[in-house]
Amino acid sequence: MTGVPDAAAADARVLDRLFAVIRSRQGADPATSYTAKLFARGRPKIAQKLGEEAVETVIEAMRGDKAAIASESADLLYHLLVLWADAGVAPAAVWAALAGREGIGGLAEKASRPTE
Ligand SMILES: N=c1c2ncn([C@@H]3O[C@H](COP(=O)(O)OP(=O)(O)OP(=O)(O)O)[C@@H](O)[C@H]3O)c2ncn1[C@@H]1O[C@H](COP(=O)(O)O)[C@@H](O)[C@H]1O
Repeated sequence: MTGVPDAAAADARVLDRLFAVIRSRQGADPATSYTAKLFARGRPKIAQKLGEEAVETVIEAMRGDKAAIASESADLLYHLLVLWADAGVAPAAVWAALAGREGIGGLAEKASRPTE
């Protein structure tokens, strides 16, 4: 999916709006909605699509095409949100996890993990 209607006005709040639309598609007619079709096909299909979009994002990253990276990243985020909805995970839980890590360096966090 390509195109940003008003890129200057767009911000990360689009993720919450998108999640609301995705939730509204749960139980909807798969013939009229790609999202409803994904839900109908189940979590294995949703997970497969997420993996494919991740690989496509990586491929574009290696090519270095910024517009293509942005487009594939949008596909990736959309499918990630579908997975969250299917798994019953609210975006707020992810935002909280990220907020809880603010100010904690990745190396320090890794060092604080219990050793296996
Ligand atoms: N953001 C997206 C979005 N990003 C990607 N896609 C779809 O994801 C699919 C990915 O393309 P692929 O070729 O990989 O998949 P495919 O071949 O169609 O599927 P498979 O055969 O692999 O199962 C395309 O059909 C895209 O249109 C999206 N579909 C929907 N949305 C959003 O979800 C909203 C609701 O969509 P519907 O549920 O379709 O009404 C839309 O208004 C958008 O805001």
